[in-house]
Amino acid sequence: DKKTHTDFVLIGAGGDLAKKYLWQSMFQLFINHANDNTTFNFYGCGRSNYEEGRDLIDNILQKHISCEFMSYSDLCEKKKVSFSKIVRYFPLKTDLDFQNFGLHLEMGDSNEAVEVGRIMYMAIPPSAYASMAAKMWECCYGKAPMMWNRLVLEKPFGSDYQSAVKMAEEIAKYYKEEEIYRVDHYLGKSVVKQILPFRHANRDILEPLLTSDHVSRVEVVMKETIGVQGRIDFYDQYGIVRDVMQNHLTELLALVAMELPDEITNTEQVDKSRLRVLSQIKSVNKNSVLIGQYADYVMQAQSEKENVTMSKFTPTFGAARVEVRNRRWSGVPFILVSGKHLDERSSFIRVVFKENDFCISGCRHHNGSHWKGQKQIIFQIGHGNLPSAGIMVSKDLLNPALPSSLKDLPVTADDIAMYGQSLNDLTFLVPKDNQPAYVTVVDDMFLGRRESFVAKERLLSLWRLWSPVLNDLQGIAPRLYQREEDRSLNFKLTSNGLQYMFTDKFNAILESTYGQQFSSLPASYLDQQLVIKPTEDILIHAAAEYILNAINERLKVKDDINIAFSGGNSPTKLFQILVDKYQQIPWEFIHIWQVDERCVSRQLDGSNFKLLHDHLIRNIRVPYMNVHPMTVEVADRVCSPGDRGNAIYEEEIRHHIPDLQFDLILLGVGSDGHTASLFPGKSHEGSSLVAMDTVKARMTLTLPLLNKGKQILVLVTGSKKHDILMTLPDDKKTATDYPILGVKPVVGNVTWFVDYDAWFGTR
Ligand SMILES: O=C1O[C@H](COP(=O)(O)O)[C@@H](O)[C@H](O)[C@H]1O
Repeated sequence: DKKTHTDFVLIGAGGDLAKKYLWQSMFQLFINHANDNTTFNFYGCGRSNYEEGRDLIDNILQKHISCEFMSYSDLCEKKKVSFSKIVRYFPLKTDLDFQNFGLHLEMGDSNEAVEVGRIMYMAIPPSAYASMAAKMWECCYGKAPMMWNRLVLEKPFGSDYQSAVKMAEEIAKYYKEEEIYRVDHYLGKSVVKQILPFRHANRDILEPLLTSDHVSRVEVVMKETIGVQGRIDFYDQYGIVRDVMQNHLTELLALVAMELPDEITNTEQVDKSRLRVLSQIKSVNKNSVLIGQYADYVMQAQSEKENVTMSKFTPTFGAARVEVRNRRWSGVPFILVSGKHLDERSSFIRVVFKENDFCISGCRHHNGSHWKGQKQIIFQIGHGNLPSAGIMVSKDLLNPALPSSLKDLPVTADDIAMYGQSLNDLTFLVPKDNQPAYVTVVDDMFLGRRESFVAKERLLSLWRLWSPVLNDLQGIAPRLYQREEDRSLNFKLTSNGLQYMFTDKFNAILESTYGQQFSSLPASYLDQQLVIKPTEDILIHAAAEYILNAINERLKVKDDINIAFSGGNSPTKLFQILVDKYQQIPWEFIHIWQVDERCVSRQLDGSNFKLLHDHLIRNIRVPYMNVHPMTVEVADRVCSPGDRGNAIYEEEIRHHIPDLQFDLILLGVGSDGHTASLFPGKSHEGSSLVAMDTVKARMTLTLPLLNKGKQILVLVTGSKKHDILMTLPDDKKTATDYPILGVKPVVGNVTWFVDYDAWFGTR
């Protein structure tokens, strides 16, 4: 019956984390706990002034708090109204702001509640933690008897052992360790919460099995499909090892590897056991770590920051082999893997058991099929293809007992294979309480469940483990990978570490052909944009994607679009992909033009239009009137000067495109530096838009017209183009020497699409 009141202060109230997770979690805290005896005030704080802050809060209440996931949505809507009444914004910029806020909280303290608590949640950059902790302590620390204070911090807590110690010391000047709640939201994931209860419920059978006699390896994996676009600056400072391996993955490892304390609800016992196992982990070294970086990373970095010199060293993928040196685990590899921009989103811990048993008779599987012998326990933490996060146990291994917090989810699915086993052969247990991690984290901080947070000693122990290898990895270029070619990251365990496998075609080509050079790719060429992809196939897919985006963007501002295509081998492949994979392109709004043409009849091989027609036009729904073949053939004659075919094409262009701006132009470059049908050795200045080259027997758009283009794409593939790519960046050469150098649009831009063969040349 005790009356309690809590002030929940969210500093950084308009940040990403707050919008995505924290406000919703605070709302759920209110729903779960608020009543006549338990009251709350919620404060959003930030550097915006009062009016802006108030708008921000209104916006958050409208857009970022949802009843969608709650079964009792009517009630939820009412609660939302009550919640909005106790949410307020306070600016925290000047000293006066802090004083005012402190006074406001103090006035509230005199209410009749017996216990008053303050949660100060710092959803701000870690560099501001120490100074903000000092200010919050000065203005807003609740000093009255019976009051409690909690300072909540989000990782990263430092970037290595030294900086973590420093940060801890600075904050300790103001807040006692038991008042500091360091969030690792993975500890709030519903399945992670069930690891100890599951082990405890099956203690008698399972604990003897969790040893090096029976376990072949333990995998701790967190794969994501998203990249880090938008937060490259943060990632350049931290990288995947600091971002998730040092914290989330190692915490998960500890929960599986620690000795199970007698009482799993005894925080002290649990902490002690966790710390002990961490101290038994052999510190990670360079041989046992692999790093990778997704291939577009540096290009993304270039669009977000000025200096990208260090970006090429930032790992977005990491794999580590970790050893726990104690009697239970000696010799069992723990494999930690995490990466961005991978093929799937999934996180799990998988304990794979050894195949030590030999069956002589009665070797039948429970459902009559032959005994398969696969034995594993999988803690599927999130995002897999499963109906729910949960714990899966091979039926051949054990018939698990259920703690009260888990329930059995009967699934029958012959055709769904998980980790090499049919779902039918796995018992699937799901948490009864499956709420989002941050909801649990916020609930736990309110209830003072410190075991869900990272205590200082454990934090330092985690850094002690990872700091040495972070030093060793400095300056090592990570292996580049593509999402499309994720096999390039496959690795194997060696006697003392990990090694990438090179059996995969993609990597075999890269390694044998280019050695390690492919680790560092520039993002611009001739001061124009550059996209480099490992194979012609991948490159052309990227170009197709680029074209689709360009079309969609242009259609937002105009009704029809003009594209000029070159002929040749690579464009032909591009046409094929546009037809097969990009059926959504609205061809009815697109006019198709030619960049150049040979003086041959349209029906004959060698005609660019024939290529364009056979590979693109006849396979898409483009209106006949939208197709503009180059007029090399007039009155059954080909390129007869008297027919003025080039002037006719120019008129047609002027008529359809009064501003003369093609929306998209696809060019190539010859090994002599020609582009379109503009060849070296001639000046290409002049005023005509379409020219006839009688010597070469070609018709072509000219530089003045090409340079009015909005987006120009230069496609370069194959090792024969390597030399010219290396030659072009020469200040002394001009468009007369190499006509491609004359492609410099007045207002548009050029993007080079180059494959590895062209970029590196084949050795
Ligand atoms: O802490 C982090 O975790 C997220 C992934 O969290 P999840 O709950 O969506 O699995 C990750 O994207 C981020 O880089 C990292 O800082």
